[in-house]
Amino acid sequence: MIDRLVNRIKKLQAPVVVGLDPMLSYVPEQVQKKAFQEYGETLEGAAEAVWQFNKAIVDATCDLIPGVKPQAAMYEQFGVPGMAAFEKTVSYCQSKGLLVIGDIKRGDIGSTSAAYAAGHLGSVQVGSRSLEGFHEDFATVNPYLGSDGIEPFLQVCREHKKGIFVLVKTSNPSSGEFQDQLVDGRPLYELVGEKVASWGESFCGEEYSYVGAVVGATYPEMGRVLRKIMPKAYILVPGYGAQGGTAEDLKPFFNKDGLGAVVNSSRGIICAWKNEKYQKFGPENYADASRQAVLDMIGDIRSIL
Ligand SMILES: O=C(O)c1cc(=O)[nH]c(=O)n1[C@@H]1O[C@H](COP(=O)(O)O)[C@@H](O)[C@H]1O
Repeated sequence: MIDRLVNRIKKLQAPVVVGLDPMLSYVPEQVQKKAFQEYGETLEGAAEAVWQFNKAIVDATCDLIPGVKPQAAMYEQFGVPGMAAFEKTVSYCQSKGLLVIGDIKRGDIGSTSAAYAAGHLGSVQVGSRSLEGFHEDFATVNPYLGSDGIEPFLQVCREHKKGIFVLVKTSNPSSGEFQDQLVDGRPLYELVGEKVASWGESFCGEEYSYVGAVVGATYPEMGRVLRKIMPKAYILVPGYGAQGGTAEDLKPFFNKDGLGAVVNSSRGIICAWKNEKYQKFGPENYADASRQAVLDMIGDIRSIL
């Protein structure tokens, strides 16, 4: 999968994923209204609204981008119908040729991680049949339970040719509270970065490892150090746009050849129709506003590569 992702990034010259993170308040009123007419003001109605919202944005942007990153929490908030909308979104994106990074941030004791890995990246045995649950191409994982929480993901990635992005240094303001703590004089995120490099060593595609990392655009200097510590890891970089990360901040995450990082934007793209800059599109053309925001993001990133 990492090879497919890298090849699509190269082909489209667009190291970008769109974060499909729909809150109901991001969905224009006409879309909500239609869904509620059909399903009522219910969780089913909300899930239908976010699914229709996603679908239009995917249709409007899929020729420009290598992949998407749906955040599971945004769907879980709508309960069982929400998770059905999550799966429907994953399937639809894959049918359009997009790579899907399931932003699930899971990780647990080994036996529980094995179930997460099977459900999201692998398959479960049901009698004589091997069945897939959410079937994303990649998943984000939390390494803070240690290696035995990661191993089951590595195993499933090996068997099913999938990939993971391990949280190394997150974009949020308080990420330093634990992640920057010094251990033998070195910040914890650097030690996690070294682990990511070693987990990925025996696990490489053509140029990059199936084990990638998540490092926030809001910490470019740390990104520079981590880029060196994990030479084979693709870095998923959230924090551009809505969280304040700029194109200039993204520079240290990329290698000289313009590869090595893929940048996520969620609200910056899916809420573009609410942004003054894209006001001319109006709520009815929200997907066109998203397309323009993607084009602007790609142009912005190309300008620093
Ligand atoms: O794993 C992630 O994707 C992630 C890690 C991180 O450090 N920071 C971060 O913002 N994210 C996710 O990236 C997305 C950022 O959304 P926007 O700030 O709206 O672009 C959300 O889905 C976050 O959950």
